[in-house]
Amino acid sequence: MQAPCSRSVHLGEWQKNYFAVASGTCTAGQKADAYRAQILRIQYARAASELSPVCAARLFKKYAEKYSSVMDSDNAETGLNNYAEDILAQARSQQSDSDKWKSGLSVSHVFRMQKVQEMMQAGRRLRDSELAPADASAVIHKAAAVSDVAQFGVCGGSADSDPRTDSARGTARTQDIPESSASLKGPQSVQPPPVTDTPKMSPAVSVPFGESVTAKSYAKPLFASVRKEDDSSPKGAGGLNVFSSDQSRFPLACEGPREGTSAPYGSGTTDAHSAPALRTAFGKTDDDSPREESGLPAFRTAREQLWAEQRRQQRAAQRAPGCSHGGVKKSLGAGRSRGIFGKFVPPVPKQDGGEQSGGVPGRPRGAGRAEAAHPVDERLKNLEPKMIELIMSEVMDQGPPVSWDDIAGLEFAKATIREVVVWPMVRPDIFTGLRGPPKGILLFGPPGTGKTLIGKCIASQSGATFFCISASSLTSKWVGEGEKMVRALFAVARCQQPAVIFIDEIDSLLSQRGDGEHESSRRIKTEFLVQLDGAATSAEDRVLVVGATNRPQEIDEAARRRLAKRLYIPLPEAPAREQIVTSLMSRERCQLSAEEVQRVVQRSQGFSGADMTQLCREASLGPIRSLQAADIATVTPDQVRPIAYSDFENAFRTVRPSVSPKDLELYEDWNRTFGCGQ
Ligand SMILES: Nc1ncnc2c1ncn2[C@@H]1O[C@H](COP(=O)(O)OP(=O)(O)OP(=O)(O)O)[C@@H](O)[C@H]1O
Ligand SMILES: [Mg+2]
Repeated sequence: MQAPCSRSVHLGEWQKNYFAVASGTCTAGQKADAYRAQILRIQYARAASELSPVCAARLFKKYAEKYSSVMDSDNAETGLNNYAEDILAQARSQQSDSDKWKSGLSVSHVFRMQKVQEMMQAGRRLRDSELAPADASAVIHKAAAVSDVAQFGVCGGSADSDPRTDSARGTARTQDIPESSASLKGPQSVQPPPVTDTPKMSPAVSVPFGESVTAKSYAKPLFASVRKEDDSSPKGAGGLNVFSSDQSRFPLACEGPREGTSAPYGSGTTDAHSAPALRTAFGKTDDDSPREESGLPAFRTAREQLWAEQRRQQRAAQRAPGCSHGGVKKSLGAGRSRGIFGKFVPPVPKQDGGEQSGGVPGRPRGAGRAEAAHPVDERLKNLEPKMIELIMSEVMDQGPPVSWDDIAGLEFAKATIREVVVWPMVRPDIFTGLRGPPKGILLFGPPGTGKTLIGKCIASQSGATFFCISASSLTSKWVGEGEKMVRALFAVARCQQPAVIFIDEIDSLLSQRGDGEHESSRRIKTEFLVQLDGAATSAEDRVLVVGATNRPQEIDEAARRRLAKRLYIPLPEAPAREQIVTSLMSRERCQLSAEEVQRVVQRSQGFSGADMTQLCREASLGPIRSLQAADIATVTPDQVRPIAYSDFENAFRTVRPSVSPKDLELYEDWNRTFGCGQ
């Protein structure tokens, strides 16, 4: 009886929220709150099994996008991705109880404040006394760059009239600039501050100036010689997040200062894009404002301060190339998704590409960097930055390269993997439709047979971005965060396509559902199945999941279905064992004859690859053991005798196969039932 009741309560709230948002009377802050509440409800409903995972994932995606669109929009009316506006928007959103409530933060109040008056006067005084002609462009630059501030009439010390009357007055300002520039009118105009004392006004002003407010403002001739200028100005159309490997140079790219106008960047309104144009027009070629450097105590708005701060950090970052962190976060709200790009660490793919190790030439290892220079995928917006950093630092593969030849035997598995992993990554245009690769592969077999080794080999050879995670670390290391981690993992992988997610010990992640199952592992499993199912993955996404397990029987049937290609990785046959022994012994001083190697191979029937490695290790210790204890301290390496067959005989006494025939039977049974082998 209770379930329908709680459901109806949810429904009521849901509907209320829906109508509130749809009514069009909501402020951006209220909308964000409403969407956040919807997202929470979806999660609760999913946890309470009131919604199917697929449906919940769809709804989640939908509302997360809506939420992000409010949080990330720099439109002062509909978004919250602005600074001072943000505060006002948030303050306004608090007045839902009473529409008559007015925020104390009004423009006139601010200017009446004694401190503000004093600072403005100080700024004016200093400007009058210290402003050298050469600084004029800097003033222009600064004022233009913070043209939003003009709304409040505080203009970096350049305001020489009452800011309240001067604010955002294009007409008053254009009187002070040349005819050509004054042709800019209305919202399209960039309004430079008063520059009557500017001694030399470049005649070239008119051309770039006129263009500076249009999309052409990025035309090469205009900016070619002043690249640095751009660096200090915000970029990124629509205020959306720009994820750049060189992000530190664009600290405001994702959260750049937003203008008082509601129009987005690039729309031609007075915005920070016009700042470079202005600076160029006035002949300024240095991105550092001399004022800022000289430490003039001019009044600075929070935004100016932030901008200056970020430029300082950006310079520091350029000085220290190792530092990969981007600019400062500007977000005001806690846990806002948009903050992540301020902290995002561009993934640095492995330097040793597959080609070097004889692999298939796939996507160059450095491709991630190039991708990173493009605007970041929307799909990362809702993830916690910490998670993304974790994935980048801990989950992305960093290991040494492994080639196919390093894996002894397993010819069928290797051929299949090449077919379903490597080639589709290299030639996605051929592997389409029915030939499309499976989304999931399961490598199963006895312990120590090379499943993890295959994973490493895929990492080196496929040319894909490789994410390697152990399922047990998902369930233990990120307790309570596991499902978020799974979601983040898949989202990052989708942004780094083609990608392979290798999950070792996948059984502990996807074990059969049971009564005693812990809630958190159930959530991880559900999230994983949702991701695997492609609810959040489009058909074109080239993200492959490779799971490895030595307990395939424990895998949940739903998961089993999703890991469509199930490959048995058996114990090594005689030729494979021979290859392991020969390969390991070739790196040591060894005097085994071919015949003795064959004898070792015969005696090691039933050994796994790991057992063979252990056997060789043990045998290699034989020559050392034959030395007197006293000699060990003094003997030189070439005085140690070579490994002989007798050492293997001794080793066989202590190293035994780790897989019992009974266990082997279970694997073979499972392979016959569910495997995709021959
Ligand atoms: N086919 C093989 N060729 C060469 N070496 C192998 C092979 N199989 C196993 N080995 C050796 O055994 C070690 C362990 O192998 P690996 O970790 O891949 O086993 P696994 O199948 O993942 O085992 P588990 O199921 O216990 O995780 C490898 O580092 C390698 O030295
Ligand atoms: Mg393993």
